[in-house]
Amino acid sequence: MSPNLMKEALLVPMTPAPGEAWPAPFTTQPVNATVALPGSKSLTNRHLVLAALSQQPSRLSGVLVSRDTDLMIEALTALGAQFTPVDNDPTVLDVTPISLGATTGQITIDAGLAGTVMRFIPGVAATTNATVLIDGDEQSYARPMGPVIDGLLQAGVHITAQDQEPIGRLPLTVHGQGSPAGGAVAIDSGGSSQFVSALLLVGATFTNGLDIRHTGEHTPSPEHIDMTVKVLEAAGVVVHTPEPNRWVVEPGPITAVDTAVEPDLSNAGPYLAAAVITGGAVTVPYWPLETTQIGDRWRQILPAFGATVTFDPVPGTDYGNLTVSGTRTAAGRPVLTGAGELENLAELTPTTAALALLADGETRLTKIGHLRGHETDRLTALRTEAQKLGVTIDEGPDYLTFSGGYELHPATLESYADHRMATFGALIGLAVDGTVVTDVATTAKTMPDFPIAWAKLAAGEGRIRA
Ligand SMILES: O=C(O)C1=C[C@@H](OP(=O)(O)O)[C@@H](O)[C@H](O)C1
Ligand SMILES: C=C(OP(=O)(O)O)C(=O)O
Repeated sequence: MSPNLMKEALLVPMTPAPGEAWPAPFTTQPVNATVALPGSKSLTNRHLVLAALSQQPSRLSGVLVSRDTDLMIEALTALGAQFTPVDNDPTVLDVTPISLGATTGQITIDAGLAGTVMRFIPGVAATTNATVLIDGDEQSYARPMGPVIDGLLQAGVHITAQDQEPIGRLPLTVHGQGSPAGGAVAIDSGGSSQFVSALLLVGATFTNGLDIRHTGEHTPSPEHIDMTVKVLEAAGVVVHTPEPNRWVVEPGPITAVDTAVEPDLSNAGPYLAAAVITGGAVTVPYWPLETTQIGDRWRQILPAFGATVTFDPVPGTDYGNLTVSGTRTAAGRPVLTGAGELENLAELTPTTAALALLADGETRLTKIGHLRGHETDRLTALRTEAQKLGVTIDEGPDYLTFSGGYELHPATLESYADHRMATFGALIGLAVDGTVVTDVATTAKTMPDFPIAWAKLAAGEGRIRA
């Protein structure tokens, strides 16, 4: 290799190995970039499930390639579906659906740490005639599963736990007996919207459909339930919502639809937040004009920290360019105000917490208690990592309060096998020189190229493929 090529090779950012400590890129310069995001995790995994349960083949494009979506593809393949990349492109898949009831035998499925896989797959397994063991990472055993199992039991599905344990966590075994009876089920979905989504997705394949009632007071991540209803309706499934917290899914065929998956607007968050933190500007292209993704809320959240958001629709399309610009003093110092109270931010919380730690004023994040059942207990994780940065934030049962105006010290920040805690660390590192993230490779859960894309952003590259 010539000396020049060798020098260039040394400058190409590498993805650290799992568990490898990562010195987070730091910059004093405003970032200015256009960042193209890969497909949405939540939409990809819903479309994969519906394509696998539908009656005809279909083609999905813009599919996210990541650990959570790979696990979903592997699970549905084990249950009898086929996914074939078109022209060797893993983001475009031809799907041959499961022949309902034809799958038999003993099957083992790895759900990893993916909420969508561990909650959505039991219902799909119930429609087969196979015995399906669903297991996951050790950390997945802490994530609540009870209401989705309970809902399926009420619908006539046979599910057992291992070793006489109470059924409420992974691992578990679904004893498929063809189409379950279905009917009326009542569950408390306060721990995760995915419990309702899981039942909604399979309801049409049950003999009597499903009449789902959420009995709890709080519905977390309601956008994700709306997303499920919308993708079902696009696949010809009839869903009635006769009253709040009740969804009636009529039995009937799921129609295959060729679908282009929207970019992941939740994962746009760290990049847009980087513009706010550095007083720069980041544009995300292909931002949908209309969407059920919770990440669309960045348009309200980031201005609460003092950013400006502009949206330029692309004529003749159903998308546009979303640009977030940070605010700077005349001397060029980035300015972040506190955001006041923001509620029900769900998966947007860790990124917003990074902004709150860097902001001048107070931010209160409320109605986020169920994040204790996410990849890790995110409330405790955020308080613990803030402590390492030298500040005390107030952690309540379902809220976090940041008084703002902190002086942060560099620290080694733990990732907790949580992609969003890793990106939280990267955001802090952009502003606090010397920050290290313990396991940035865990971002592969939904964004395998994050470490490289982030290094390019911090280095001032203008066009980035995230
Ligand atoms: O259905 C989905 O795709 C998701 C629902 C939400 O779960 P919760 O309701 O548990 O927050 C969200 O946080 C998660 O990242 C993805
Ligand atoms: C909670 C999340 O993921 P999961 O789909 O595993 O629940 C998340 O992505 O923030």
